[in-house]
Amino acid sequence: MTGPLLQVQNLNKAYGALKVTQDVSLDVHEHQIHAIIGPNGAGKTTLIAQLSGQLRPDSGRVIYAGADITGLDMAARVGRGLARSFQLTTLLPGFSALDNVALAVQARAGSSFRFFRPAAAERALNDRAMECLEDVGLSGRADRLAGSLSHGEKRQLEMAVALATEPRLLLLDEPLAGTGHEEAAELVTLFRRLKPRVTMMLIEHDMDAVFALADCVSVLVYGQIVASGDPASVRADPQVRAAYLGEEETAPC
Ligand SMILES: Nc1ncnc2c1ncn2[C@@H]1O[C@H](COP(=O)(O)OP(=O)(O)OP(=O)(O)O)[C@@H](O)[C@H]1O
Repeated sequence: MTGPLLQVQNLNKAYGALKVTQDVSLDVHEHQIHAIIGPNGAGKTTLIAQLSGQLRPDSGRVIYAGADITGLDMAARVGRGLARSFQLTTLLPGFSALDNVALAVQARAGSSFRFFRPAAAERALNDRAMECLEDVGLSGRADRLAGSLSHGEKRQLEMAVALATEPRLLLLDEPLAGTGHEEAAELVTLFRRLKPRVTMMLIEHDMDAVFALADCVSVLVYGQIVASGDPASVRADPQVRAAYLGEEETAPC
């Protein structure tokens, strides 16, 4: 495939009179990290929800891997490799880290493990889950209850759960929220390491992380893309500085 992995075309969504997505068009290219930034309430989460299939747009199209997926629900999109990272609340705190990932492996695999005897199926599931934990640097915590992990480790576990769905494009909504400096740096390293395998679209308020990670940055203000391009050009855009980055010193969000 030579074109963009994801093409968002003229997307619109309103809640009554409030237009939260206004004629949004953007492309996400394979093996890149595309960040969406913008002030609180700009419509970033609503946009991601429309891309994941959680929310239907009022109009416009979502083209993924060359196919129009606008009408597909979330499960069908996950089946095609377009997944939204799970929120902390979807981790099962009373289950081990390994079990949390194994459940996602099983959900992704559907009936593919039916040819195994039960014990072998469980081993195959756990082996695949362990690979995902290794991918995110959490294999040493496999037996720990998810609820007992640190905040940063829970974020890593979310990523392992997301990876278990074998995504080609991962939608990440504020993955660094609530993390400390060191945890954030570890997650930034993890995203950079995963980039050759998984394309990512990232909503993030941590501007250091955004400008360290992103190949492309789109700026959303009142539901509209006001700038899109490489980080240096977006950072230098006067409209962006006025609408968003300039606010940072006085009103971080
Ligand atoms: N279900 C809903 N019904 C009505 N209004 C909504 C609904 N969901 C979101 N909104 C409004 O839509 C606007 C965009 O919200 P959204 O959460 O997408 O913004 P955001 O850019 O992700 O904000 P933040 O950075 O604070 O997370 C906000 O004004 C919000 O109050």
